[in-house]
This record gives sequence, C-alpha cells and structure tokens, in this order.
Amino acid sequence: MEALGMSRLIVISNRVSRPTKNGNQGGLAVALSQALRESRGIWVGWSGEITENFTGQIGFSEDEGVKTATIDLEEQDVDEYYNGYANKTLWPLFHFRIDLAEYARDFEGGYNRVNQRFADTTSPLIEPEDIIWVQDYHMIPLGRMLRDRGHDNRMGFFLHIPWPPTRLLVSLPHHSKLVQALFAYDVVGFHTEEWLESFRHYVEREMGGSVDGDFVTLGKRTIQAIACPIGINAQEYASAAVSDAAKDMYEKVRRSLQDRAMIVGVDRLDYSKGLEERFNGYARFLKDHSEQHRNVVLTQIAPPSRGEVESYQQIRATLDALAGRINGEYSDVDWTPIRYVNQGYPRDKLAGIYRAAKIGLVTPLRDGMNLVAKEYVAAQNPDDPGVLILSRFAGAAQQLKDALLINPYSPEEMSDAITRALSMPLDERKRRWRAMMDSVEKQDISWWRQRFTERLMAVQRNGEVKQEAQPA
Ligand SMILES: O=P(O)(O)OC[C@H]1O[C@H](O[C@H]2O[C@H](CO)[C@@H](O)[C@H](O)[C@H]2O)[C@H](O)[C@@H](O)[C@@H]1O
Ligand SMILES: O=c1ccn([C@@H]2O[C@H](COP(=O)(O)OP(=O)(O)O)[C@@H](O)[C@H]2O)c(=O)[nH]1
Repeated sequence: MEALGMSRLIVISNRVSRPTKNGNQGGLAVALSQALRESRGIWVGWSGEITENFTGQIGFSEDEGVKTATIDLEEQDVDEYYNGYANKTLWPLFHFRIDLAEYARDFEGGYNRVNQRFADTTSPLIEPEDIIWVQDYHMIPLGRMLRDRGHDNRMGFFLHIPWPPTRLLVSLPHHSKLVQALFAYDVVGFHTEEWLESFRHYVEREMGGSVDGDFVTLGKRTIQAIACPIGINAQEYASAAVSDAAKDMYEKVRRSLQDRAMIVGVDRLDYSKGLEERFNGYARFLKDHSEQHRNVVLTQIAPPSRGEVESYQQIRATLDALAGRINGEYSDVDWTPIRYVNQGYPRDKLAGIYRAAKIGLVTPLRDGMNLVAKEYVAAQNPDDPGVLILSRFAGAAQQLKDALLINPYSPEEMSDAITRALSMPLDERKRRWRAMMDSVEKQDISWWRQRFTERLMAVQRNGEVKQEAQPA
C-alpha cells in the first residue's frame, strides 16, 4: 500500500473492532482494518472484558486478515479510566461542559495506570520500522510512555473530539502535563481548523511554545499539528442504502408513516448531542405550526451510552420525561409526534431509515465530527434527496456548508429550519445534496487515513521531517 511502504501499522485505541464476514463495522474500523491488513499490522486495545486481577495476558486473534491484540482490564481500571477520567473528566471538558466535568485524583491515577498497561502490552510487539497511530482522548499519554520504553518509531495521535478553548482547558488540574504528553508524537491530528487553532493557542499562550505553519515547537521538540477531517466510506454507504435490508426497512418505515414526512435523528444518548434542545426545537415547531400537526413525525434513535456515568443517567431521564410530555401534549389517537427509540440499528437498516426521512436533524451542542450527518447525505436518493439540518457546532459543518446550518440552542431557528426544509423545492434539494455529496465522496474515509499516514511516513525516525513533506 502506497502510503505505508514497507512499514507495519500499529493502531492503539480504547475499542478494537474485529472484521466480521458480513462487513457490519463502522467506517473507522473499516478504514483501519484495510490499512492493517495491507501492512500486516496489529490493532491493540481493550477487550471490553473485565477480569478480577489484571494479568497483562494478551489475547491475539486474526479475523479476515486483521490481527488484534487485546487485554482485559480490572473493574477499578474501567471505573477510573473509562468511566472516570475519560468520560467524567475529559469528555465533558473537551465538549465545553465544565459544569459536568468531575476531577478526582483516583481518575487521573487510573488513567495513567491503564495507559501504562497499554504501553507494557504494546512495547514487546513494536519493531523499529513500525509506524504507531494512537487514537483518541483515552490514550493521550501513551506515546510518552512508549518513548520512555525506548521506542523512537514514527508516532501519530488523532483526537476524535473537539479541543477546548484555553480558558476552559486550564480548569483541568495538571492540564499542562496532559498537553506536554502530545509532544511525544510526531504528528497530531484534529478534525477541524477550529480545534487545531485552540490547541495552538494553548501551546503559545500557556506554555510559551511557538507555531510556524503546521509546525509547533515546545522546548527542543517540534511536532506537526494538522486538521484532517474524518470521512465515511461514501460509495459503500450509498450502496448499503439500496441493499435488501435497507429497502425492507425503508418500506416498513414508509408504510408506518402513511404519507407523513419523517424527520430523523440518530445519536448515542449523550448530552453533547443536544437531544433536549432538539426536542424543545421540535416542540416549538409544533406550537407555531398547528397546520403541520399530523403531517410530520420525528423519529429519534438514541441507543444508550456510558450508562454507568451519572450525567448520562440524567440525560436519559430528562429525555424520557420530555418525549412523554411533548407526546402527551400533541398526540392524537392516530398520531404521535415523536417516536423515541432507545435501541441501536446495524448499518444497512440505518441507511434505509435515513433514506426514508425527508429531513436529517443533526443538532449537537458540540461534536468532534459527527458521522451521522455524512451518512444521512450518502444514503439519500439522488432524484429526491432529503434536507440536512446541521448544527454549526459539529465538526461536519466545516465541510457540509450546503446543509441548513443552525444554532442548536435556538428553538426558533430549529423550528424555522424545519419549516423551510419541509417546503424546499426539489431543485434546491438536489443542488444542496449534490454539493454535500461531492464533499462526502471526495474527503472520504480512505482520504482521511492516507492524508494522516502520509504525513507520518514523511517524518524520519529521528523526528525530522523530509524536505518534500514540508508545507509550502
Ligand atoms: O466508545 P464509546 O464510549 O461507546 O463512544 C463511541 C465513540 O464516541 C466518540 O466518537 C467520536 O469520533 C467520531 C469519529 O471520529 C466523531 O465523528 C465524533 O464526533 C466523536 O464524538 C469517541 O471519540 C470515540 O472514541 C468513541 O469510540
Ligand atoms: O443505532 C445506531 C446508531 C448509531 N450508529 C453509528 O454510530 C456512529 C456514530 O458516529 P458519530 O460520529 O455520529 O458520533 P459518536 O457516537 O461517535 O460520537 C455512526 O457511524 C452511526 O451510523 C449505528 O451504527 N447504529
């Protein structure tokens, strides 16, 4: 494979997704699997299992040509690392919710302990020419820990969530230690220019570092920090939308709607996704447009997520009550305005649901990227496409400028956008869809992977960048 040459790729992430025969995997897993297969690489991560006492024993497996190496964690590890520091401390803070961020020394201790465990697991597997690619906020210190074990390999890090403004980040105890750890990598990637800009701002203002184009220097160490938006497998997703499973689902949904227009939302049940604001915006639409009652249904698919974390239990209870209240107020014996569904669907069925929806309503308060927005576009019928209403605060809004971009905090804007989308002429729908689909197809998941790994390959093992890789 051209980007990696003869080097093996080693990917390390919290979750590992093994290829299955029916290909039912997320886009990230598909993209990484392809690169791992072609480079005979390894994907390292948590097995998702809990063991009584940590053994460090590695479970090796090979499925469809992709090797995985996983470890089990102890209950205390999962509490302090995954539920604790990752999802009670970093996730809310990095999504600008310092009101929800909890800090406890135990969380930070558990986070570092688990990262040491991943470093111990990965270290013996690493060969000198391997390129190492660490994914996401669960694993920020891992690169530093691998360097401490003597690995001078090319190492990259990709952050899948936003990078917060400096004024918020400084509320984290030991914030500079966390940021300093990123300087162990050679290339650090973010989804958007905005997150990259905030990272550079922190390094310059808080740490006295300097920025020169993509190069960011702190003390003796210079790394590259780039914006590299993740995409989906657009062609494959468009095909999935006309598969038998998708068509069955499409028919089932359409039959149940009886000519009503469907608005669809698909999100993990997470406070960052703006579901409460979405329901309130839709309620505002119902209040302002009684003539539209019975013509419209909002289907919100929201599989529960991170249910051991209290803020997730709270948002779930809030949404249960809100959906009940809105339905109670507006329903009739033969019409329910919100279908609120707490189960997840596999890709093909989901693609059929997206295609059956006249409107995709994607309104996170803050989101690293949001792949659902791109999937909704890819699943549409080119001859009769639906309209995407997208929060300006999703990373995806930087690319999908032909969506109806809204401020998710404003119920009026949401109500107006729904009204506009319901009556949008076919010509305008087609024009907007074509422009968005061009972007989804061009900057797809392979583009993302290749752009990042090419940058990493251009770094020499001593950390210098080959001349031709320097940006103009
Ligand atoms: O693994 P979980 O705790 O169940 O969470 C699922 C994933 O959520 C986050 O996704 C992010 O990555 C997406 C792809 O780049 C991006 O589109 C989205 O905006 C992000 O929120 C998380 O960052 C992943 O690590 C989780 O696996
Ligand atoms: O019932 C569901 C709900 C969501 N997803 C997938 O979960 C991913 C969600 O990614 P996104 O970037 O939108 O948000 P995240 O959950 O990663 O924050 C998308 O690929 C969805 O298709 C799914 O397969 N089934």
